[in-house]
Amino acid sequence: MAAVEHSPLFETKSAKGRVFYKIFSLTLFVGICFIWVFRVSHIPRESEVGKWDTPSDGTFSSGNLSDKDYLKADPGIEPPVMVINTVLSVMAYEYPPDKLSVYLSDDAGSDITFYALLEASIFAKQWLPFCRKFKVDPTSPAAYFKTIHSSTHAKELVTIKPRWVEYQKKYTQSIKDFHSGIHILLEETMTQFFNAKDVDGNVMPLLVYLAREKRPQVAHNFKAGAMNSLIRVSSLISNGEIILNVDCDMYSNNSQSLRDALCFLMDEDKGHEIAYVQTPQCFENITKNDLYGGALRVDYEVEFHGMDSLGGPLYAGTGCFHRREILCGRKFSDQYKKDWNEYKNIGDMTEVSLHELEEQSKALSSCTFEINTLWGKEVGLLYGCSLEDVMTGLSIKCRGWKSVFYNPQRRAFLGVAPNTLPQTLVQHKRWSEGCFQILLSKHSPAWHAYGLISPGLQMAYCYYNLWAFICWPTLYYCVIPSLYLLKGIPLFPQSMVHPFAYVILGDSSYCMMEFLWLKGTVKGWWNELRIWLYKRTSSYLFAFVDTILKSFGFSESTFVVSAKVAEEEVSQRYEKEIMEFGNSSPMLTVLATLALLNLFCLLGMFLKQVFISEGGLRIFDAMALQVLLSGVLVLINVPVYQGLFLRKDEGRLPMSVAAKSTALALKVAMMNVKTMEIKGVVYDIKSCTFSKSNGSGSCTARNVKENYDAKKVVIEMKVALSNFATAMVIFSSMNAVLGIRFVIDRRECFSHNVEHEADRVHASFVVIKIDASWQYTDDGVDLEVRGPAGEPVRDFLDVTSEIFDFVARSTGPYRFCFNNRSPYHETIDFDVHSNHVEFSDHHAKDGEAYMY
Ligand SMILES: O=c1ccn([C@@H]2O[C@H](COP(=O)(O)OP(=O)(O)O[C@H]3O[C@H](CO)[C@@H](O)[C@H](O)[C@H]3O)[C@@H](O)[C@H]2O)c(=O)[nH]1
Ligand SMILES: [Mn+2]
Repeated sequence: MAAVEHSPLFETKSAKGRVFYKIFSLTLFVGICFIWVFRVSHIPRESEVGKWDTPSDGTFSSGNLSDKDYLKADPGIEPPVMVINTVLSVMAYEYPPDKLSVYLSDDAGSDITFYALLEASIFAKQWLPFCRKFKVDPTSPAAYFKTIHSSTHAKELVTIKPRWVEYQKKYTQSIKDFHSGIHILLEETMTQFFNAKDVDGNVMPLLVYLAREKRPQVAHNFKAGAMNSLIRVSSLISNGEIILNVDCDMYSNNSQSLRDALCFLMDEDKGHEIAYVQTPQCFENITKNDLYGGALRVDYEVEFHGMDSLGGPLYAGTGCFHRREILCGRKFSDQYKKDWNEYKNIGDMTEVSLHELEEQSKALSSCTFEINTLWGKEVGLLYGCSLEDVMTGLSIKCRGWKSVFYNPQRRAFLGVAPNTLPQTLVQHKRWSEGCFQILLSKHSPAWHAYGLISPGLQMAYCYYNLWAFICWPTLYYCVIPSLYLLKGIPLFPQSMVHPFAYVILGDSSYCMMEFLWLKGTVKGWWNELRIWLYKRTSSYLFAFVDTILKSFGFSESTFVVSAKVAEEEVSQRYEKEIMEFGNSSPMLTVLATLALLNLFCLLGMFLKQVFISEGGLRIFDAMALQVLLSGVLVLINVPVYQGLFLRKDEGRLPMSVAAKSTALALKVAMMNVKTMEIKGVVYDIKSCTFSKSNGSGSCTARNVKENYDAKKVVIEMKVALSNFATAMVIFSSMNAVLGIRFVIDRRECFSHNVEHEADRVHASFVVIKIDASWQYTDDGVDLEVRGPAGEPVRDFLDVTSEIFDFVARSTGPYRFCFNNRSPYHETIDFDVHSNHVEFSDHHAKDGEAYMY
């Protein structure tokens, strides 16, 4: 190998089209800045301003070294046969078997997994030679037999396949009692285990089963705890330099990938800087149009490559090759060079009494071993975060190391992605919660990592860390524009149509193109857009709230293990790409409520336009973007409406969710009408104080034209902060819309200054009879609206509420005078504001001008 050692073992190439990326992201950024100017207090929906450099990596030749594979399993939801496939697939790597050890961690231990592994070790004696002989790939028996024709290697297949089928049948049974302790296997007679041979007489990789001790009172730290137990136990037994960690729901799909990964770590020039090599997480059960966006296409095909050029990708928890020492806390030093010839020869250890080894290993894997040690704090995978992998990877980077993303043509590993909506949402909740915890932790990429990793990488980490936070802007855009649409208030100022449209349309068409480049389908993109929305409005929202609760000590960390088995019917629906709801989790209620709210607002707006408004469908002129946004939201939610009202199968949304969400959505939509009435701009209000903390303020109003006595009007805005929708309405109102409530005796006038010709003026009022419930009146008021020259614009007689708008034919103050006919004082909520419309044409009609 001497000649190979001094030539590079891998090269890094720059991606094509980076100039395009940069220009495009720059223009988007400028667009966003425009929006910011108007929406200072809101974070835009898409803070992603672009992609980074996108290099791609390729290896040249293979290394050769002692190393080992780790797997973990949880009995119950993770069926033994799946685990065994993982084990067998990595045992069959094209690699010297005497330098390979495979460890399986089983939380608390289960008899069935143990015996499944024991028998699998016997099956392996035939399977490994078979794989070697026919260069089998994938080396997971289940995956291989699924793809193979019975005519291929017919002779050998006749003996090996039925054994596998029988094995599979036996272990697809129910789980029995627990079993704990550590067992080192590979031979029925365990004493011979170090020298286990396959049917051809070749040495086999060492196989170790670790039942991790779990006690109710002792924190077992979920997957990070399992990994740390494995690190300790393996250091005692084989102590390989490289640790590969694979989740039990994945299998090796590329028997070369181990050698390739070593190329990065063994490279003479750069290898010593690299702490880990991450492969993408790919899945075998993704349907054609990827209903739940599980393929994580853009993440792995674009974003991770980009991070590669900034110091390396995240540690994604599976399919990752680590250096043992670095995982155990070693700091970076330039001098770090590894003597790759120095490794523990497992064969040498046969003299060690097996019993002794078992006893020592038991101590290392006991749940009390870590008490008062640095495990989980500085050594091994870090504890206390539901995304132990990302956090650990970040801390490695902060210690000065780099990482590499390796994305081979033939997928290195294939796994199982969640195949129902609730599972997808739960997984994303765990991820976004973990990401947010990292942001708030002492490893925060926002501040702790400053100076330790490159600013670009800091930004890249923050992009993930802020996932949970993104729920707020997303919820804002899902709720407020639709509510305002129902009310008839344009939210996107007309002058803003261009930057808004550019950012929204530019970003979504870019995302679609990117998705298609990555071999996705248009329907797949649409599905991903839906999941994008659902994650942000449910998983991220719950993650945000939970993280805050946890940081105040109100709730405990959990790790909800993703389910890996699905009922037959559920799988069938998944194949047909029918969305699976199937339970009544609060997350689904939130999704259904938002879906219905959008539907009600859009329908309400249409009905109002068609039947109530005199202007017909002219709302589309002023509120095109809002109508579009609501329309897209309604279209995207079609599967939810079907799940709520049309489907009969088990995967539909339960009745309870339908009832709750309908009631909630109706309430918010109705409440909107009332709260909106309270707010709105009264432009001639000269001085206003507005307290953001309690939502109340006072304004002094003066009628410009008629020099009325300055009149104090107190705005009472009772903000039900507990009510999300109200709170959001208030937030959104702060910069643009203020309302006025006043008490009228006989006559009260207000004026509103119109600055541009052809501006559309929106006004509404409602007569409220607060504190007067004992004195029944249903008297209305009269309202006369006059233009700047005193010309009549509108007249209403004896009405209790009204919403109307008109196009101003000239600039100047418009007057709104209320006359009270009843003998009592009346309380009136009134709002008026105008929108500037460009390129409009007007036709006079009854004192009112219409556009177009
Ligand atoms: O208490 C636990 C919890 C989990 N696991 C194992 O951890 C792995 C990952 O769990 P899974 O439920 O499959 O989670 P996913 O959401 O699929 O995992 C993704 O997200 C995790 C972090 O949240 C990463 O660690 C994983 O590598 C990544 O695949 C599985 O092999 C489990 O057996 C344990 O051993 N003990
Ligand atoms: Mn998983």
